[in-house]
Amino acid sequence: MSEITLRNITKSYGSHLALPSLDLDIPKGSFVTLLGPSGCGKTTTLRVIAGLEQATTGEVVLGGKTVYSSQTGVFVPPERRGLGFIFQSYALWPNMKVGRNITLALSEAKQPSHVIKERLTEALTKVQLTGLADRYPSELSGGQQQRVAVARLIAARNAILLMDEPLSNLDAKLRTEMRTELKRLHRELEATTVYVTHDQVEALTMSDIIVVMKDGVIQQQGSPYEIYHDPANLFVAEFIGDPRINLLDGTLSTAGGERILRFQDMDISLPAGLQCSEGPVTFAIRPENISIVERQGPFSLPAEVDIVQPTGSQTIIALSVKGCRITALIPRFETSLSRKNIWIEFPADKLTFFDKDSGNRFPVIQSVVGACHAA
Ligand SMILES: Nc1ncnc2c1ncn2[C@@H]1O[C@H](COP(=O)(O)OP(=O)(O)OP(=O)(O)O)[C@@H](O)[C@H]1O
Repeated sequence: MSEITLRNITKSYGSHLALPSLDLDIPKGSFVTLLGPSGCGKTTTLRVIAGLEQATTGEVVLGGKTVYSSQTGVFVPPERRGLGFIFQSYALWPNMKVGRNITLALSEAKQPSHVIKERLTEALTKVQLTGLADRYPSELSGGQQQRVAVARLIAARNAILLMDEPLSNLDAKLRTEMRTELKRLHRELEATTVYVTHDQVEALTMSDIIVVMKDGVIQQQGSPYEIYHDPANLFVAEFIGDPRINLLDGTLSTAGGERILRFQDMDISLPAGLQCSEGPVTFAIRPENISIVERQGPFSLPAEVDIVQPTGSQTIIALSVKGCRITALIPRFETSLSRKNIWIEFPADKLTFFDKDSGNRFPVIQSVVGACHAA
């Protein structure tokens, strides 16, 4: 069941059309991330859901209740939409102690004092800030302030949580910790969560559904697996994945009923079912699907190692294959390859194909694993 529905939402700022026409259904209890580059309309979408921004046209339905309709003139203000927020700046009241920051909304909603006390204790325990209720925000670290903002959400128990880049002010280590915390919070509260980020790692690690946006338009909506492994177009393929996916040029032909991809001096026999006509094509392969072999085999391409970057458990290797730059990612700490001539191999069933003009991915109707043949 959809907890948040956006129908034909448009949003203009003067002559700038930030959202040309957005339709989105967010299932109850899900963790949905709006992901995309700066200026693609993520925050605008979140603010339209919250009511902090009024859409130019369209309809917003939260929990079955219309909170905005340009047709009927309905506009429910943010404070009456039953939402919890966390923003980049945690928006804590500097003049109020931690406990008061967490319980302010509850006292304003005239909750009985024993309920307020219980919720405060529970929230402080969950974010591991027990004993700090009497401090002012300025007496806390950035990470602790972040936890106070999370505690405020826990105490309020809203059915819908909206988060706009809540981790972007934290250092890398704390950000990783807080990702785990927010995911745990979502599991415990079972609140429908809409999370805005331009950080693909946050999106991939935390979400049930990722919505990739560009220029106010949804490019793809799907599970992290679908977004990573079955990108709908070149934009999504390039935006997701670090190191970036390899985009290469080849030529497709058919021989004896078989689809053949010509790349450099190699003919690659493709799995059956690729819905793509003959001729030049852009194809993609993720760096981790490229293997490095030290001896030439029947299905290998000669490559020159350019730069080797070990990251700990993995190593990023920049290669050149006849002047064509390719990145490989191997699952070990590797330093011995510098400036060597090696061979690379990649499996045909890990390739994805894109229309050179539209950038859209060509579908594969059935999946039969192909093989590579040296020309
Ligand atoms: N108040 C405003 N007045 C004018 N233009 C605005 C306003 N708010 C946003 N915009 C424009 O609308 C577009 C979408 O902005 P939005 O903030 O939603 O993008 P975003 O994807 O959240 O970006 P970021 O990741 O940088 O926060 C941008 O082109 C932005 O410049």
